[in-house]
Amino acid sequence: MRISIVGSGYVGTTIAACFADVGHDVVNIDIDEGIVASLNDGQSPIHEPGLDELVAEHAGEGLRATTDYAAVTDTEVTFLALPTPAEDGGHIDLSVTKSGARSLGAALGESDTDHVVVTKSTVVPTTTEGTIAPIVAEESGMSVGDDLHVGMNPEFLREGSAVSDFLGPDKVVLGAETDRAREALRGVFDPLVERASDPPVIETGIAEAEMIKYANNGFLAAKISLANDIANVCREYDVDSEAVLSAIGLDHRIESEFLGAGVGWGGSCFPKDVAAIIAAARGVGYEPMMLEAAVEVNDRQPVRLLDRLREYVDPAGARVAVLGLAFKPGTDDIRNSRAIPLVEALSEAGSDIVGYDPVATDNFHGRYPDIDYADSAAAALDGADAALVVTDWPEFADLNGEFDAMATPVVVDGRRIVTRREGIVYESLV
Ligand SMILES: NC(=O)C1=CN([C@@H]2O[C@H](COP(=O)(O)OP(=O)(O)OC[C@H]3O[C@@H](n4cnc5c(N)ncnc54)[C@H](O)[C@@H]3O)[C@@H](O)[C@H]2O)C=CC1
Ligand SMILES: O=C(O)[C@H]1O[C@H](OP(=O)(O)OP(=O)(O)OC[C@H]2O[C@@H](n3ccc(=O)[nH]c3=O)[C@H](O)[C@@H]2O)[C@H](O)[C@@H](O)[C@@H]1O
Repeated sequence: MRISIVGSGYVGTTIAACFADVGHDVVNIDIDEGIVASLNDGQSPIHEPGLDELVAEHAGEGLRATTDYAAVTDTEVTFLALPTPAEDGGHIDLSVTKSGARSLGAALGESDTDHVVVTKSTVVPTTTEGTIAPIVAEESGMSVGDDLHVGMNPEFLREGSAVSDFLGPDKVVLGAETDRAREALRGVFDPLVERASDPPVIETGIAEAEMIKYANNGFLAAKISLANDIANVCREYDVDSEAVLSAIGLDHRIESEFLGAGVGWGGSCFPKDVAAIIAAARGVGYEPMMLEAAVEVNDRQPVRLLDRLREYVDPAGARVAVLGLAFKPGTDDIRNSRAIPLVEALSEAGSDIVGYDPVATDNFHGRYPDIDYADSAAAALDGADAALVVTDWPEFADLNGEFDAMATPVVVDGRRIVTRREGIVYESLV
């Protein structure tokens, strides 16, 4: 099928390259000329395992990019993969989505064939039908349900494994209200579903599809927070939380993934999506207490980590090594990294901070230019009065003799990744 994808960031680029790989003819539309040039040169504008190879293979053939929305008129279906950040107060900020919908509508107005517009972005229930569809219809002069059809297809890929998550999904959710939109979505996903050995395909309504995405992220974030709550109780009783959580994870009703207790969840999606659905729920008169508690527990974990530190070292004037700046291992993304509240609190307390991350240092430096950075964990630990472990990079599990160069070998581990050993004062958050 001929497909256009508006927005070529993490999601847009990944799905464009993967759709091309399953045999579709894909065009990516982005306002960023650098991104467009990079894609047309066969280079992925973002770093994801396997993506460079797919873009290199399909660029110029099944995959091309442009800044010109007119390209949508050569396609049957358009996916909107535009950012939906949180405003102050948590509400979803739809300004970019609305602007993309206006440009899309204006371009479709020049076409005399019908078109299917699918929301790929994470949006609160009713956004697709209540906000996006009316804008596209008004700008194009088309009529919803007649020559303009809309759908919603939430995305569940994770950064760091975007390609394999997209090509091997646990489920595919197709939200539509008309046969035309449902058939178009089936046509897009059939080859992928076949290649992925038939994962469940959920055909549902548009608002249900929108809500499934928030329910998915909200549940996972709350699951981690519940694991953290339980681990905090364990710690007060001097009970090994890892033994407890791995045991409960064996119950198939609980499942072991996303029970990793520690300094909490960050990233570009859990924080903004949980905030957005809380704000949306309040807007319709419901107080979502479990989701609010999930945020509260998450916000408290970095504070608890600093409390542990203070048991051994006064942060004022102390040299503190912060090991791990990315929001999770395997990425250079620092958005809502747990290192952010920690570095801010340490700065306020007057610490002399040295940060280290295998790949995210440049990004962190862009935001916090005034702290020191080291190019290895060993260099960060050299002369430090304490170390905080914030991201579970596998290389931190191998640290050993490097602790001997610390001024005082106090290690406060927010991810339970460092091995306890003689000669260091080891404190685990959970
Ligand atoms: N990043 C992730 O892992 C996941 C993200 N999502 C959701 O997908 C959506 C997109 O997220 P990302 O891909 O991470 O965003 P992103 O910020 O990486 O990419 C957005 C792209 O849109 C482009 N853009 C901005 N305004 C535009 C316009 N008017 N016309 C055309 N292009 C425009 C930007 O230049 C950028 O390349 C969000 O709703 C997000 O919540 C869903 C699942 C996973
Ligand atoms: O909507 C999105 O954008 C995506 O958000 C998450 O993906 P991502 O943010 O890339 O990363 P995750 O691997 O889910 O990790 C999120 C945060 O939770 C933390 N985490 C994860 C697992 C765990 O057991 N414990 C824990 O603290 C990680 O360190 C990280 O800070 C979801 O896992 C994806 O399904 C979803 O599509």
